[in-house]
Amino acid sequence: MKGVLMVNLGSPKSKEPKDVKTYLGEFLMDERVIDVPKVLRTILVKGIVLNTRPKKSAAAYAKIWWDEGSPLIVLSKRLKSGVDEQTSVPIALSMRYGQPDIQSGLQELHDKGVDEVLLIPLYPQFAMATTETIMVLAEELRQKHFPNMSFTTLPPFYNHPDYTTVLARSIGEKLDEFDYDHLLFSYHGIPERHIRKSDITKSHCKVDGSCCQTPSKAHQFCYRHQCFETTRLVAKMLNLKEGTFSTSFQSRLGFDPWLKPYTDRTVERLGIEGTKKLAVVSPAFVSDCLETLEEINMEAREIFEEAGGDDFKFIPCLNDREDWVKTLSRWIDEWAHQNKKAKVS
Ligand SMILES: C=CC1=C(C)c2cc3[nH]c(cc4nc(cc5[nH]c(cc1n2)c(C)c5CCC(=O)O)C(CCC(=O)O)=C4C)c(C)c3C=C
Ligand SMILES: [Fe+2]
Ligand SMILES: [Fe+2]
Repeated sequence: MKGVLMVNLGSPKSKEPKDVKTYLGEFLMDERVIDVPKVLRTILVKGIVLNTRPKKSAAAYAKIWWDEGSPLIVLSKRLKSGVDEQTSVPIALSMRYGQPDIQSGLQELHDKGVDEVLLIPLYPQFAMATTETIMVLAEELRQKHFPNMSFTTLPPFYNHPDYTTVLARSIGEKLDEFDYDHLLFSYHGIPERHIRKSDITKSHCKVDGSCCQTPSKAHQFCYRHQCFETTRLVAKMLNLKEGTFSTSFQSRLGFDPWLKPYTDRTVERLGIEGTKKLAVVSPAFVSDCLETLEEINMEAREIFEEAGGDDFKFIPCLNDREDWVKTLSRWIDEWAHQNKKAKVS
């Protein structure tokens, strides 16, 4: 029998520093997130980051936490419920870090008699720190606990017309209410090193101005290319004029070079250079979370206003919008009603 496991990033159990510390410990000790040898990662994470970051992060979580819990988890659950109503295929929801974990999601499906699983990493663009780590952990758990299950993974949908249509519509609806000067597409950043590591050609990705525009099979796993493609396709659908939109990367951590341009500096520059009305969308996430509700809608807004901007419009993620729920449900039904691989790329 076929079933679906939707997987998002996950959040701490509560906004208290001790729970944030447990969550950050699991997240940052992932070798696909902090990708240095284990001894160095342990010193970095347990000896340095976990001594200071949990307090700072907990204060940020406290600003966005809802009565029902973490927005990311609540919104992921709403998305799952919406999809449940549209399809008869059994669906479970898991988080890569924290609860509900991937093992319990697979167990839930197993208990319903599912042995063919469509894994849906809830990320439009591929990254080692997101899609790949989900696939690797799910496969480890399969081999250990569910050897009779088989997996198919939904490919990154950054350029899928169904996805870009829904994203463009969600942005267009907000821009209709707001006479914007500039639309910023702000994606979560990753260290530049991750791009080179994921380059299957070992020579294409230079992380410069041109490699992501030059066709290459490396782009199947190039987060940077896929982010710029999402922007390009959506900008085309919305008929945006050159110079009225741009792409940037947020949430950098540590001292390594991360993908540029950085969102905070871009927002500040736009304000200083005279942009008065700025709209920001974050298409690396399908559910609103700390990175959109606090970092964009609070921090970036403040930076923009201090730099001379007047109006800042935060464009929410797709969350449980009806057209997004319908799109995901249709992809699931297409997969469930064919014999082989998911027909979604
Ligand atoms: C596209 C999605 C994401 C990528 C790529 C990603 C990479 C990445 N993140 C960190 C470090 C942190 N990220 C944090 C929060 C966070 N990250 C994502 C998504 C991606 N991360 C989401 C959805 C969230 C929010 C979770 C929530 O509960 O709402 C945090 C925790 C908050 C903080 O302290 O800032 C850290 C730390 C690294 C190092 C990385 C790539 C190497
Ligand atoms: Fe992150
Ligand atoms: Fe590239």
